[in-house]
Amino acid sequence: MPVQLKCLSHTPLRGLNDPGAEVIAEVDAVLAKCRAEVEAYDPELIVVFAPDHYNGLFYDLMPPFVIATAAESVGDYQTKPGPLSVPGGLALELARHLLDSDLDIAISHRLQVDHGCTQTLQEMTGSLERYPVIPIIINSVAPPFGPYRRIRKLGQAVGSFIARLGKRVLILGTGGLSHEPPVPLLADAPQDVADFLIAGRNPTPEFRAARQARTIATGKIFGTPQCGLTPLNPEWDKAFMRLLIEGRLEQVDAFRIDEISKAAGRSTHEVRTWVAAFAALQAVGDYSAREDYYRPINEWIAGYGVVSAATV
Ligand SMILES: O=C(O)/C=C/c1cccc(O)c1O
Ligand SMILES: [Fe+2]
Repeated sequence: MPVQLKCLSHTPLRGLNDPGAEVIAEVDAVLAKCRAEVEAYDPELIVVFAPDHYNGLFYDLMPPFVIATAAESVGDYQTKPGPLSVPGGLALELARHLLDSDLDIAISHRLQVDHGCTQTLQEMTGSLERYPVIPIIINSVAPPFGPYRRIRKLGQAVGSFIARLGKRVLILGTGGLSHEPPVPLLADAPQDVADFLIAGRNPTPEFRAARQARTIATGKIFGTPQCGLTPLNPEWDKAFMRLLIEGRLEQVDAFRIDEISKAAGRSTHEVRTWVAAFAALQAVGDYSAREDYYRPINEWIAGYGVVSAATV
């Protein structure tokens, strides 16, 4: 039973601060093709590796990774609110398998997920509930982060679980590539920002609107001298995609967190979801992979890439 994979950037600025019409058309075409492939594959299960951006997970208890047995979209930016179809029993079995594999995964029986999970799920399936989906959130935005080798191990263990299911499983990785949106850091944050980062669940609509307006305003100047954030790094993105496509996954063990933040932006660590997704696929079997798309898109604050793969 072949297992399929799609890894792609997400950006909540899609539809809110768009690049030119030709770029929109290119991306729409790539996403439509991927969506049609998912439809044809008709997955019996989706496992989505995703980050969170201080919508479901906060510093009052920040796990390196967490598996959800039930999940609800907060509906941030333009994503749909509401429940995901999480098969709770199977998610718990996977959690047990991960613990048995020496991975100290956290478990949530009521996880709030944000655009980092839901945008890609919507783009690839058209909804939040079309297919059974197990979300695995990997901390990629709230430092400190564990080493990339741990993410590879997490992916491998998820893959060994998927392999024995004998089902049509679609593995998704969502986030990255190079980018640094205006997400605050806890270190040196003023008290009100620290309070939000520590326990800012269920913000008021006004608070959420102000946050989103800040991101849109940054999108309008991103990549110009007016913007102090780390610019996109297409060379880094291309090398990373090549590494995954060529199956050289063990090389991520040498990735240095601080070097990546400096070279490609602090939120580039969302590629941890791609690492886990590819490690899971590789644990199922040999794979072949292709680059569907890449373009650095300042308006979206995203090194925007799409990669597909399947076991052979
Ligand atoms: O969390 C936010 O408010 C913004 C997140 C963001 C912005 C741009 C690109 C991304 O991948 C993001 O997650
Ligand atoms: Fe993100």
